[in-house]
Amino acid sequence: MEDGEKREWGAKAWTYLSSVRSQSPLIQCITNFVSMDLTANTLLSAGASPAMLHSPNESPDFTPQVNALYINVGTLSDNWLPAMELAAQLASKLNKPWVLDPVAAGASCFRLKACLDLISLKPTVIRGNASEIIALARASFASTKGVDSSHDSTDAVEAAKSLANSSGAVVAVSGAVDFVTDGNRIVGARNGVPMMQKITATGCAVTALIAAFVAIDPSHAVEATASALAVFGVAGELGMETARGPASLRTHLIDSLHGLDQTAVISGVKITAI
Ligand SMILES: Nc1ncnc2c1ncn2[C@@H]1O[C@H](COP(=O)(O)OP(=O)(O)OP(=O)(O)O)[C@@H](O)[C@H]1O
Ligand SMILES: Cc1ncsc1CCO
Ligand SMILES: [Mg+2]
Repeated sequence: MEDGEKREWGAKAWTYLSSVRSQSPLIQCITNFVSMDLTANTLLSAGASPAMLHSPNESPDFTPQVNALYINVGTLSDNWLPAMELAAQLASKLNKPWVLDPVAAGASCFRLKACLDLISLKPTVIRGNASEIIALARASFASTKGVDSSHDSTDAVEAAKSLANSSGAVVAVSGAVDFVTDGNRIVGARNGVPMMQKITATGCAVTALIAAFVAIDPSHAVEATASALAVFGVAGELGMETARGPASLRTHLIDSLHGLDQTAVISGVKITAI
């Protein structure tokens, strides 16, 4: 990796994290029951302000106040879907960035259709694991193991480009390398540790972090998305230095994210153009 490029991305990522800390963007999260705690704590430790408000009765009042909206279909049920669609419609109408996590998109017809309907409401960013992005790009069931991926992120790069082109969203695929594309250029972030997959909802949490970074700079969603993924990965790497397993990594990751300083971010971020 070219040193100048790496440092430039590191400096960019630090600027985003510093701005999240100073501006504390308000993020409306309509997310699954499993992820609510980790997602809210991830946003707080990064300096953002999470609010888990999902009722369609309050989105007309609340969504106009937020800096970004995050929608995650992890524990989707019939009555939550209209709430998600209403909030997404409001965000799009108000020109506010909104970010989709299409959890287990290929696991059922109901879920796939719900995700495709949400994508028609123009998310700014879609972040999923490889199997989710492949299922969406093909608009069909793909081999997936529920919420876990049965593909490597490198297997989903072409699918991510195609989904970005068809949807107009920036698309991110997480994995050993996190790829981010607008359909034209691709950047890769090589941070994180494999044990992050052994903590439920780390993917959900990093998608919320993407929403916070995109709230700072909606017109540069590729840069903001790659930076959020790399910063979360650096926090995981630092957390792993003292963790004894997934449970302590979860705690140490949140502590590390809260404590990240300029040197750790600039020297730790490994983003590069592909
Ligand atoms: N092999 C790996 N090496 C390093 N980091 C990884 C690896 N696999 C995943 N990660 C990191 O773990 C986080 C979660 O990514 P993952 O692909 O597991 O999401 P996910 O499947 O959507 O998770 P969940 O549904 O549990 O929220 C991301 O920050 C990603 O970069
Ligand atoms: C385990 C699980 N099931 C539905 S959502 C979720 C959290 C990780 O995606
Ligand atoms: Mg996921």
